[in-house]
Amino acid sequence: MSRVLVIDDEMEVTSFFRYFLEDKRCDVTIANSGREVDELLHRHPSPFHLALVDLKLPDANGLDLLAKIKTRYPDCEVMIMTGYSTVKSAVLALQAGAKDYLEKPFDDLESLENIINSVLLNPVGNTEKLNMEAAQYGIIFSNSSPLQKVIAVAEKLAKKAINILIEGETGTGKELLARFIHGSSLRAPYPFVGINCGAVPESLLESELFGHEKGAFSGAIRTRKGYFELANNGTLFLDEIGEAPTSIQVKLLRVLETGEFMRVGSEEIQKSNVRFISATNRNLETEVQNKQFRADLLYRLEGVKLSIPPLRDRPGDIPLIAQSYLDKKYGGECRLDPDAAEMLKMYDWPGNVRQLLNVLNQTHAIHECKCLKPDHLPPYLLQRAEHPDNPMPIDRQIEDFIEREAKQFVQSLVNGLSQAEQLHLKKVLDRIRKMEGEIGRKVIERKLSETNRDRQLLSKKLNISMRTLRYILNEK
Ligand SMILES: Nc1ncnc2c1ncn2[C@@H]1O[C@H](COP(=O)(O)OP(=O)(O)OP(=O)(O)O)[C@@H](O)[C@H]1O
Repeated sequence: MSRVLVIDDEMEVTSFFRYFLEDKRCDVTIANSGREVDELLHRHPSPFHLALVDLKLPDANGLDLLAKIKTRYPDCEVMIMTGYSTVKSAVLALQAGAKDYLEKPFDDLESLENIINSVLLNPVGNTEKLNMEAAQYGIIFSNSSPLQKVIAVAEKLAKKAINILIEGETGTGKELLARFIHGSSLRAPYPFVGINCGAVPESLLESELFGHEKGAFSGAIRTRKGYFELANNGTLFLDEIGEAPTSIQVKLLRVLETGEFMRVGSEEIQKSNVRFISATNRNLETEVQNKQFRADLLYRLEGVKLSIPPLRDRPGDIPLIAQSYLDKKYGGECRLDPDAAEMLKMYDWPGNVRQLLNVLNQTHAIHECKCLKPDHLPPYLLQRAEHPDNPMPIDRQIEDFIEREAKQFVQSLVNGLSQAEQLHLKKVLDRIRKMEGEIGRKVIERKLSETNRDRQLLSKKLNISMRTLRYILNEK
C-alpha cells in the first residue's frame, strides 16, 4: 500500500485528496501547516512514497518543505501544488528535485489521475529512458551532465500548457531542446514551425509570421499562409527572439494575448492555437532595461525559462557528443583517441557544440584518419592543453559576435536572393569574395589611428605578419 502525505492549509484540497487517494487504496496522512510537517518528520513515521505539497502555506514555503522531505526520505517523490501565479516557483521546485507540479484548481481530473498514477506505479524515475528519448532528437549528454536536469525538467514542462523561453550561448543546442519539448508534448502530432527572428529582414518578417493576401505588396502574387497558421495546434519556435524589431514585438504580443492575428493586407481576424517556445543568446532582462525589448512580451514568452549550460561547464559531455557525431557521419570508421578526447575537454568552446562539430569536420577532412589523435587537432587546441592558464587566443566575445553576425548576414542574403526569379549566382559570389578584402582594409585603417599609425605594433595586435598587413592594404 502506498503511503502518501498531503500538505495543504485548504480543507477542500486535503479532503479532495483524501477521498481521491483512499479510493486508490493509499494510506493518506494530512498536514495543514509547516509546523505540523516538522512535528511529523520529527516523529519518524515510516517512509512516505509520495508527498503532495502546497507551494504557499501561511507558515512555510513549499520549496523548504521539499528540501526537508527529501533529506528525511530521499526516495519519496514530491509533487508541488501551485496556482498559475506561482508556476515559476514550481519550476524551481522541479529543478530542486520535485517530481512534477499540479496546477490548482484541479479541473482536469483525467490528467491529475494520469500524473499521480504514473508516480505511484512507477516510483523511480527512469533516467536511461530519458537519455534515450533525448538522443532521438540528437541531444547527447553524460550521466553527470548538468544538461540532464534541464532535459528532465523540459520533459515535464513539455506536457503543460505553458510558453517556454530557452536561454543559452550560441550553439548550445537551443533548437534541439525546442524540438525535444515539442516531440514530448501532446502537440507532437502537429507541426513544429521555426523562424529565426534575426535572419528575416524586418520588411518580410510580418508577412512570414502572419501571412499575406494576394496583392498586399508588390511581389505578393498569391495569398500565403504565415507561420502562425502553419503551426496551428503545434509549436511555434521563435529563434533569436531578442532580434525581433519593435514593430513585430507589438504584433507578437497581441497574438500571445489573444491568439488572434491578421494576414498582411487583410482585415479579417484569424485565430491560431500555438505553443510558443522562444530562444535567445542575449540577456532579455537587460534588453528590457535598455528598452530594446518589451517587458510585457518577455513576461508572456517566459512562462518559464530553461537555461542550457555552455559546453565548457559540462566537459564530460564532449567525448560522448564527439564520438556520437563521428559515428553518425563516418559510419563508425573514425574513433576518438582518449588523449584527443582529454584535449577537447580542456578547451573553452566559445561556439559550443556547433564549434566542436566544425572542428571534428575540418580535422577529418584534412587527415581522413581512422583514429583522431591529438596531433590531428588544430594548433589552438594543443596550445590550450599545454598552457591551460593562458588567456583564450581569440576573445570569446568577439568570436561569438562574428558567428552571430555572419549567420544573420548569410540568412538575410539567402532570403533576399531566394525571392529573385533569375540570378547570376557567380556574380553574387564574386562580390561576396571581395568583401574579405574590404573588411580587412577597413579594420586596419581604423585600427591604425589607435597605434599612431605604427604598423609594426598593429600587426602584432592583429596577430598577422607585416607582409599580410601590406597584402590586405593592397600594397603587395
Ligand atoms: N547535446 C548535444 N548533442 C549533440 N549535438 C548537439 C547537442 N547540442 C547541440 N548539438 C548540435 O550543435 C549544433 C547547434 O545546435 P542548435 O542549432 O540546436 O544550437 P542553438 O543554441 O539553437 O544555436 P544558435 O544560438 O546559434 O541558434 C547542431 O548541429 C546540433 O545538432
